[in-house]
Amino acid sequence: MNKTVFITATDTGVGKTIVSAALASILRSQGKNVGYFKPVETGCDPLCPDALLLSKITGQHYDEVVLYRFKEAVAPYVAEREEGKHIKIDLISEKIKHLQQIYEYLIIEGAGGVAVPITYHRDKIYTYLDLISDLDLGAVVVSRASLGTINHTYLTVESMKRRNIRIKGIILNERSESPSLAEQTNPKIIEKMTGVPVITICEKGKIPLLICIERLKAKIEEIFG
Ligand SMILES: Nc1ncnc2c1ncn2[C@@H]1O[C@H](COP(=O)(O)OP(=O)(O)OP(=O)(O)O)[C@@H](O)[C@H]1O
Ligand SMILES: C[C@H](N)[C@H](N)CCCCCC(=O)O
Ligand SMILES: [Mg+2]
Repeated sequence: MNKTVFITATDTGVGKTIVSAALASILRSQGKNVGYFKPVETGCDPLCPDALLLSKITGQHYDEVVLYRFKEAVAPYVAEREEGKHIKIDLISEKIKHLQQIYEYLIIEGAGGVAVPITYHRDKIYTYLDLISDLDLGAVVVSRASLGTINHTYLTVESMKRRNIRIKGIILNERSESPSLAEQTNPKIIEKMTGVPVITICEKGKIPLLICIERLKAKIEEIFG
């Protein structure tokens, strides 16, 4: 039985790739058969940084981990129009179903946040919310740990709940070494307001990230279950 998780975030640059890399490393170190997939990556000049990093971790071929690649660092829908290459949602779905058959664990990463437009599909602008909901995927939300995150996290979670998306939890990322008052109090307030558990808090920096990976080890089943 395949276990898939969709990694989304409150914004671009929040830490989806770092969290995907952490999960893939944990599963690889446990000898698990894990795959990663980024349906669309923009900002590939010429290579796609997320796909490159994750293909190195999982051992997958670069071509398998990213389906649509664009040079401009913009939303997929903007990139496809600029670069004249149409994104086919049916092909993304087929590819995901195929990867679910060959990997025991599958990590799928979005681009930016949930309302980012992917393409024009079936008479509307199709977003990551549509993709996660149509494929009935469970999701993890990566949020900033810092001031401003209550609003971003709440709005992200609300929009996912409206689509009946199963939210496995929230990961608060890049907390400061000496956490501010906001960083100290955000986790509890976010849990209270959203009703979604904070899976873990990752601090900023290389060594703190390794510690975060250690903590995530105990949460693998919660994330993929
Ligand atoms: N806890 C952390 N400590 C140090 N650096 C971090 C941490 N988390 C993320 N970063 C760095 O912040 C940057 C943005 O993170 P990341 O690439 O994971 O974001 P993303 O959500 O995947 O963005 P995108 O929407 O472009 O895919 C990267 O350079 C990453 O290495
Ligand atoms: C290029 C970048 N790293 C992301 N993958 C693309 C993020 C698009 C965000 C669009 C938006 O929310 O305004
Ligand atoms: Mg990324």
